[in-house]
Amino acid sequence: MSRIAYFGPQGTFTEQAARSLAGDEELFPVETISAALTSVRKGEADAACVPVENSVEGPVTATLDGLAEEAPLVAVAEALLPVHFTVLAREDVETVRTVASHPHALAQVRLWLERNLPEARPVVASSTAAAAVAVQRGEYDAAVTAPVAVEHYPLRVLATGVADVPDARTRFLLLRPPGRLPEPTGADRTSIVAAAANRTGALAELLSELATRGINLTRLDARPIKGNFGMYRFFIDFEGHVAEPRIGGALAALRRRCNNVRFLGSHPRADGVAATIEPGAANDDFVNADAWVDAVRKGELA
Ligand SMILES: O=C(O)C(=O)Cc1ccccc1
Repeated sequence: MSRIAYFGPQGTFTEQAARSLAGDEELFPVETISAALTSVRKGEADAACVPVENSVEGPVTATLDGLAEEAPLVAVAEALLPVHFTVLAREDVETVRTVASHPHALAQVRLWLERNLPEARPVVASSTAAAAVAVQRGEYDAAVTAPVAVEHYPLRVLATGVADVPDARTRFLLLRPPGRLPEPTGADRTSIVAAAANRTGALAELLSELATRGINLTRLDARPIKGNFGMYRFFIDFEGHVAEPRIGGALAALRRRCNNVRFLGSHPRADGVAATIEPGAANDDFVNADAWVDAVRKGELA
């Protein structure tokens, strides 16, 4: 049976996302995002489920860095979860002096904590569920967790539905070693990472290859290249699937300009939003235009 490693321990948002993406695969938790990616690279798991971005806090940097370095992995599916939190504690609210969670969770409940647990000191844990484990062990007083955590960790529920920003969402990826890609659906996302050269206009040139083909970006993040102060990698997500002529053409152009470009996958969007098609930038427009050039080359035009 195939196995999916997810960023755990049991009861994380990522477990929830992995369950929504899994078929009959067995799921198993690992302690860090990097361990989830490593378990696929080593063949201990067939796929990994990890968070990649959040509508309040932005990118999950451990995932981005982990995808840019070491053996390539490719995203084959994504899940989008609404994120609201449950606050769990060993004892009553009056006794809470420390509240632990994943940094993204703490950032999303900062106002709630100021208003409801003003005496409590926020403490960073590796995940929301790791914070619940630490509370059980008596290391901290309260944890900001995913709603499902309560099923795994028998703690007192201090609050549910906690979120400073009501419509917060986190996007998760299912990553596999390179192989057969998911079929295009018309509502797909393609991801790449590339290190633009350190010269005037280098990033603008990369982006212009997408813009001139009418390709709509959905995300752009810069991450430092470790050991190279001042140098950055750019993570670019855009609408469309590499199987489409316009996307294939854009990737070929990016590759021409930048030989370190890494393909990170083409897969259906969880929100089902169809690609924006600018006038003259539909796939048929690209196919017809290529056919016209072929005809010109063959002298077949009147
Ligand atoms: O710690 C978790 O539960 C995770 O899956 C990472 C995370 C943290 C905060 C919001 C969404 C995902």
